[in-house]
Amino acid sequence: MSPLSNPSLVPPPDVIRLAAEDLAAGYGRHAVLDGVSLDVAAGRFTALVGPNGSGKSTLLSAMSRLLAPMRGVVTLDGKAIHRMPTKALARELGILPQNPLQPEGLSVFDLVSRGRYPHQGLLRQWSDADEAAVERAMRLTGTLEFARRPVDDLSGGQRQRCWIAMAIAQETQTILLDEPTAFLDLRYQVEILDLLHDLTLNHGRTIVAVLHDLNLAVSYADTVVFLKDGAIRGTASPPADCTPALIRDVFGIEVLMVPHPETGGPVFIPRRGGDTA
Ligand SMILES: Nc1ncnc2c1ncn2[C@@H]1O[C@H](COP(=O)(O)OP(=O)(O)OP(=O)(O)O)[C@@H](O)[C@H]1O
Repeated sequence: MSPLSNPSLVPPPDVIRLAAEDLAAGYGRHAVLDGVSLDVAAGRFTALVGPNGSGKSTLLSAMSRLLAPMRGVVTLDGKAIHRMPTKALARELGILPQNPLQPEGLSVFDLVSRGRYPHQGLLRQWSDADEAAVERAMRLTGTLEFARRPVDDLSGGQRQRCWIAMAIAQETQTILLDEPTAFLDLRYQVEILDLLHDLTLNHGRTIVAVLHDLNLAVSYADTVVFLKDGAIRGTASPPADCTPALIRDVFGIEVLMVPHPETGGPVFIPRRGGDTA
């Protein structure tokens, strides 16, 4: 059993390992985010939601070091991630970007195996532990059956699951995912969200995911962070605290809030013609 598979390692709810403080980040000279501060609860599932162009991917990129901050700092266990050695960071924090670059002709097994790269070095070559981690990740994501097929031959949803498998094979404590359910049919949306939820609840992993489906975000996450115009406009923790007023403010639409028939949690139904803009 890997140490991360030990439920006793699930951290208490108030532990913060990953945090952004007064973050400004963007492209060229244009700051998309300005003054964003976010504490990510360790061992919990945080969803980032917000309209197109609100800065969700930019925040995820800055929090994973794909993007250098213009101001402010992102810390992991108190250390500025932009000053950590690349491999050391990659053993702690994994990122699945929105449009990952895919090398041509790679098999699914080879792609998922790349998740093990941070664990290798001159003195530490491919091992049984790597093989087992890859196989476990493929089994969890339902990609084992494609193992020998070229990634290019798969459908968008199948490919998405392979990328998620790669992120899981990396076995980092923290995993950031940009729209992990994009391209997935309903069954796999639910399976992948169940899996991410299980990784937090039973294996102590910290998950931060950009999600577009507000109702899935509210029903799966422990915390939902609302972004608009590059700033955090609200945080619902627990997500049941989410209100139609917050949704109106962030998305500019009117919604009805009804109780979920099984859980009693909120379900939001957009009103037809309910655009408030
Ligand atoms: N590589 C880039 N170069 C220049 N501007 C960019 C780049 N990527 C994003 N932007 C701009 O930054 C802003 C925020 O984009 P971002 O992708 O972070 O939003 P998002 O909330 O993730 O959107 P979506 O829901 O559409 O994925 C947008 O105005 C976008 O045009």
